[in-house]
Amino acid sequence: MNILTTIEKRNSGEPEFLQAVNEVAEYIIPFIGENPKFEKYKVFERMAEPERVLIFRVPWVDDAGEIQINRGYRVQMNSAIGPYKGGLRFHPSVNLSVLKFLAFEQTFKNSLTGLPMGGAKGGSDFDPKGKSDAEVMRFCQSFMTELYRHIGPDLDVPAGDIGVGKREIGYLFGQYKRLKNEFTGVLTGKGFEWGGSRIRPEATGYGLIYFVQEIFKDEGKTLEGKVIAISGSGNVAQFAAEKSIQCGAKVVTMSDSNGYIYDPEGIDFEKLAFITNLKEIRRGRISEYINAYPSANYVADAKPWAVPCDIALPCATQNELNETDAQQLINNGCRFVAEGANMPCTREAVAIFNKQKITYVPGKAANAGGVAVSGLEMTQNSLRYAWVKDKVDDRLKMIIRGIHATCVKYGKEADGHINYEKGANIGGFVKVAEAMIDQGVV
Ligand SMILES: NC(=O)C1=CN([C@@H]2O[C@H](COP(=O)(O)OP(=O)(O)OC[C@H]3O[C@@H](n4cnc5c(N)ncnc54)[C@H](OP(=O)(O)O)[C@@H]3O)[C@@H](O)[C@H]2O)C=CC1
Ligand SMILES: O=C(O)CCC(=O)C(=O)O
Repeated sequence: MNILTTIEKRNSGEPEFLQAVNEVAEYIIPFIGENPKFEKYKVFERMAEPERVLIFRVPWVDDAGEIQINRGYRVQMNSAIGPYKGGLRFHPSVNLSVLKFLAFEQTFKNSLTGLPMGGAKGGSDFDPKGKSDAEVMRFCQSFMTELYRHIGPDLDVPAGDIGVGKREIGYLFGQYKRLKNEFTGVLTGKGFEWGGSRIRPEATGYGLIYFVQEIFKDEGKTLEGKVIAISGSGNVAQFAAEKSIQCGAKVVTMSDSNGYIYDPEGIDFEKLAFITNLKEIRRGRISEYINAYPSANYVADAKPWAVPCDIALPCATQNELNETDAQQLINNGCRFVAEGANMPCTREAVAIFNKQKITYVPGKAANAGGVAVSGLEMTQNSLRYAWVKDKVDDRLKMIIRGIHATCVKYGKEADGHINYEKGANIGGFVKVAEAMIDQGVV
């Protein structure tokens, strides 16, 4: 039986996980063919099987005094190159398939950063939307009351993802500290006053734009005047927009799960501050943007990919850009797609980009800036020290340059086109695979 058939059989009913494995396999299986030692040690098969999966009950009491029950997860995928590392997602769509895909991708992404971090992901089907702060706190405390046994600064260091921001990290950290009676760097994305790293909130969005700049630099281009379509309006989208505006680009769209806004005049710093306040403080909907800025349009129940742009940055969620969207973007002049979200483009969409030689950068390379600065937060916590903003930002830029170079090394094709997907997958694989061989059959 071939490698993929075995993996597909073992994980049937997990479409997102199989999608992520298939994407990697497309490049890794031929690579293994040329490097038989990886086949002998069954490295890829082992990488596609989590080292450990934790599933637990999360009971909590809502403001009306009603008992609620959610399901909590932590997928500890691979610890070959360092402690497990990866975010927590709180969203009703969370299930084992989604978290296994995210943990699998995280292993490659963390390897690409060059920092000693294994791969993991976790979360719950809990929906923070519409909940009071007190409800979110009680949920987080209950979630950590089980999770704390399975994590630690040298074992597994979670962080944020969809639905988990500074507020949730604070409640989770507070409960961990109370249960363990120790103050350690067990989570990243912490507040600056209590062990968080400067630039971590910005890092994923900034890193995404630094990656685009690296590619543009090689092509003798800049972001000045480029029209950018962004999806999402959460952490990644907001800071991708901020850095784009700083670089002189024109950001024309942002979205949430109900629809998108199109502002042909461009979202400037003042408008972006409105969005940040709307999403982080008022926890409102993106549709409210047009009340403040009536010259913009709001399109309900749609994604922003029909809008003419030079660059598309999907920054919301998985599979949010399909083959129809891909073709529409190209027809409207878009020649560059970089993923701020994890696996936002379907396999069919990516096939269209590859066939038409559109520059496409997968999330595991393009959005690695977030976890990279999480790695720097771990370093600072170990040193019991806090670096200034510029120092962290410089290191982030350096790490992104390194990831770009790795992608070019493994992804350059005979005609000079760089296949960033190939480069990221092989580049991320090699380091983990070598470590697994060194460490024996475990
Ligand atoms: N935070 C980080 O450091 C990193 C995040 N990522 C990835 O980036 C993406 C965004 O994460 P982040 O910004 O942190 O999360 P946030 O929770 O801050 O924001 C998520 C955004 O995506 C939208 N969204 C979520 N689910 C859907 C959906 N099913 N359909 C349409 N829109 C949706 C949300 O809209 P609404 O409010 O309506 O739900 C919101 O605008 C995710 O794929 C995440 O895995 C990758 C690397 C690091
Ligand atoms: O900062 C981290 O540890 C994880 C970030 C994350 O979840 C991701 O890269 O998808």
